[in-house]
Amino acid sequence: MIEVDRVGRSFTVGRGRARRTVHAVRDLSFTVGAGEFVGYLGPNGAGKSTTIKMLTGILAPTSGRVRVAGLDPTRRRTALARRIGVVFGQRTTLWWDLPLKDSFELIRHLYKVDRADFHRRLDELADLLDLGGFLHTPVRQLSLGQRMRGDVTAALLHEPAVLILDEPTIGLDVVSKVAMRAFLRRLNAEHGTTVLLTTHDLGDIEKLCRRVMLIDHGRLGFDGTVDDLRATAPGRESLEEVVAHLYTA
Ligand SMILES: Nc1ncnc2c1ncn2[C@@H]1O[C@H](COP(=O)(O)OP(=O)(O)OP(=O)(O)O)[C@@H](O)[C@H]1O
Repeated sequence: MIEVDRVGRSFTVGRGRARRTVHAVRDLSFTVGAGEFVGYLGPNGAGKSTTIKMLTGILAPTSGRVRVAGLDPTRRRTALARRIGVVFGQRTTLWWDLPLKDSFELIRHLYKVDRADFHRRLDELADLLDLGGFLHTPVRQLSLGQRMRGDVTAALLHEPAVLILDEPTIGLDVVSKVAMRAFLRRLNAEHGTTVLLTTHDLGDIEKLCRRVMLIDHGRLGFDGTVDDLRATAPGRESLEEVVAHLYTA
């Protein structure tokens, strides 16, 4: 579903003598198969967002090859948008002044989702994510937890095969976090949706991911199961300590 083959992405920053090249991602290779639920970890500035931007066609790689659902994201961005869902926890894709339901209607038009399929899917998502109480509320009046549930719904209305989540539990209280995790686990188990999840919350990783990839300084530093990850630092009690050890190694 996701193929990343020797991918690099650099940026030129600064001017004149201060001009330099930042290698955000270097020689990165991995594949994610259909139905996998993979966590993508890394310290601040490691290259996670840059990777996600390349997977979704927002940024072109400087070198290497990316394929998502069989498509080149930068060349086939519109076709890809119909196959993938993306949630950026730190910002919304919803229309700020419109009631949530109207944002969903606009998305239905943009993605050309059949009306009956749309209503079936929205009913299912509204039920699972408990949207009933605020479907008619303007997005700007929603709490963060409500807005996040709205964004996740928006990303799934067209039933994408791949869901890419960039910090989907950031800022959520424990109740909302538990509910979001339960929903994502079910989505993956019942619909077979492939999920790539970026997070700084290791609870997300422990509760959801069978596989974890860790990126640091733009390179893949670890790729394995959560148990394999723990085994990299025996004797450390929490996953936080294990990961902190890897980040500073
Ligand atoms: N548009 C850009 N121009 C210049 N440098 C950039 C740009 N985007 C990212 N970078 C640099 O690339 C590196 C990787 O950034 P990226 O945003 O991918 O990290 P990240 O792992 O998502 O970090 P965080 O966890 O803090 O969100 C950083 O050094 C960052 O400053």
